[in-house]
Amino acid sequence: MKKEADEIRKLVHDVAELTGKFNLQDFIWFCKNLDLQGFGKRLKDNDESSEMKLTRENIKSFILYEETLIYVVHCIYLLFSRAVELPGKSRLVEESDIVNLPYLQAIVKETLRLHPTGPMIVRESTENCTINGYDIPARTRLFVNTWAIGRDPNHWENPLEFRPERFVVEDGKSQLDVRGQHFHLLPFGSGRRSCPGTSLALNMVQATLSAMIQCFDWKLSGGGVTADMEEGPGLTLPRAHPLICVPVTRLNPLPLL
Ligand code: HEM
Repeated sequence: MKKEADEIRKLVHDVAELTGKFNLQDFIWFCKNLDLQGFGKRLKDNDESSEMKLTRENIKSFILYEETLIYVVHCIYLLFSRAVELPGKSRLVEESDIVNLPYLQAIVKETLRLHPTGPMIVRESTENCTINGYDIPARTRLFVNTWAIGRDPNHWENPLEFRPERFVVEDGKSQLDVRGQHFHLLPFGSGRRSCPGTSLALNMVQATLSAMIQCFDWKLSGGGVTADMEEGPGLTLPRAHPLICVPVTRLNPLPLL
């Protein structure tokens, strides 16, 4: 069981890493049939060594694992620098409570701004067009760098600082949305091809994160207070160094509401 889990984890990780690589074959026509960087071979090797029967549980993990979990881990990293105080009476948080937790929603948005797990969106023009004065011929592949957009100093004050407060406005509700309507925050893309898993991912991350904060006091292994935020390569921008932290059970769960 452990061996299978490790194989699946490695497979998902390798596929995310390889699909995020710059592949000469995709861009230089005469390299089309050459596997100069060996990416094709690596994918093929994975394919051949991974003949396994997938269960319903495996498929659920595939769907939810990579991006959503990487994102939860980013949130936890960032929370090490922040005390989360949420007022109210004592009971375990439920999914329906999230709407009344503006600071939690703000943490989630701020994490997506700084560390979008899909840092590049790709589009191909169907016809010649001009955008912002740039002439774009038909069938040109365009990359939208959502990672850089989230850190653009023209839109964000002190863009490199983790400040969830920027998403909390006076009435306690955050106005800036992450669903593709505000073009300086596009972690789930925009338009017809935007992420269909947005609601599921947000619900899961917020519910998981609130339960993790409410029930455990998280300590960094080794006793440090700040985590290394360096990002690693790959389509889903994982951490460069794994997060090793220790959950300490709270005797009385933190009041969230
Ligand atoms: C934090 C979690 C997630 C993030 C940040 C994320 C982000 C993205 C981004 C940026 C895109 C490209 C959008 C575009 O091109 O405009 C995308 C596409 C997609 N996502 Fe997600 N995603 C997440 C979770 C999920 C989950 C949980 C699912 C499935 C249950 C999912 C399914 C998909 C699919 C199927 C597409 C391709 C849509 C298409 O090409 O039409 N995503 N996602």
